[in-house]
Amino acid sequence: MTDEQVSSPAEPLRVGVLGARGRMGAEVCKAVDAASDLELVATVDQGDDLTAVSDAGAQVVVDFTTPDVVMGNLQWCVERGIHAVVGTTGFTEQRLEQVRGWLAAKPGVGAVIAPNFGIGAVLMMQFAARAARHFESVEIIEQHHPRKLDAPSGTATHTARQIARARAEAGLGPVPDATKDEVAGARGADIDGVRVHAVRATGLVAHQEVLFGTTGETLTIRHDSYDRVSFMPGVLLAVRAVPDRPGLTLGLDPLLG
Ligand SMILES: NC(=O)C1=CN([C@@H]2O[C@H](COP(=O)(O)OP(=O)(O)OC[C@H]3O[C@@H](n4cnc5c(N)ncnc54)[C@H](O)[C@@H]3O)[C@@H](O)[C@H]2O)C=CC1
Ligand SMILES: O=C(O)C1=N[C@H](C(=O)O)C[C@H](O)C1
Repeated sequence: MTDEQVSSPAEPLRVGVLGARGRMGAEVCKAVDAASDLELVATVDQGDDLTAVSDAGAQVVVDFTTPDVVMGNLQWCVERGIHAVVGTTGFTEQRLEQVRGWLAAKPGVGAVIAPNFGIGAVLMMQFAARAARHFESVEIIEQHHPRKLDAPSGTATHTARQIARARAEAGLGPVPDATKDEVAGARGADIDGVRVHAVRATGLVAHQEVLFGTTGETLTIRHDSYDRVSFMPGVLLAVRAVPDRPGLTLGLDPLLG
């Protein structure tokens, strides 16, 4: 074997981006373009033909679109043997079951679906789940830019479910709350017994606070994404990992080690 053969780099992984003209999609295109081990081969947005992805031989697709189109996109990719990295929100347990079904019919194909690709946000959710068993009270306050289509955020929903599971495992009862809503919504949404408040304001990007309380003390765990570049290390991590992870990977946690 010659020196040239030893040092020749592997072929770049071919990546397609769905929602490419959106806030996140545009950032993903830049990040993929800048990575020497990845090649941006297809960019698709509303009105474009998805076949651009298969025609270009994309091996991995990244989807940052909307909750109403993401399932169709994902099914289309999986059926064609294209791995998927999905940041789009709206994944209920029922939707995840559907995705597991598509993947089971296509062994070897992988999908990573994560409510938040920010490393700090993933840690915030882990820390919150860890703290949950020690506090009788908990509320989540998520804050986003006003062009966000959904509320509460996928991150807040995921955090609430994780906290609820940790509380149940620890044998904690309902969060104490004697308040009667004088105005509907005043106490926020109830997700598995955890109150979630959604704030929308110009100037914000993506922020979340988890407020815990017990006798004589509170604990606040907060994460802030000030710029969408904050999501890119997590997205690229998932893009590189997904070809070796057949089936469904939920959240970034298993990839972080
Ligand atoms: N998991 C994570 O870390 C993050 C997730 N998100 C989620 O990602 C999604 C997108 O967020 P943004 O980029 O802020 O929204 P956006 O509205 O800026 O972008 C969505 C894009 O999808 C396009 N689109 C709509 N239908 C399409 C279709 N059928 N095929 C291809 N493209 C289509 C739209 O034209 C738009 O350009 C949301 O669900 C948001 O909550 C956002 C930030 C981080
Ligand atoms: O729409 C957004 O901006 C974001 N969406 C995701 C969510 O709903 O949790 C992730 C992050 O909060 C930004």
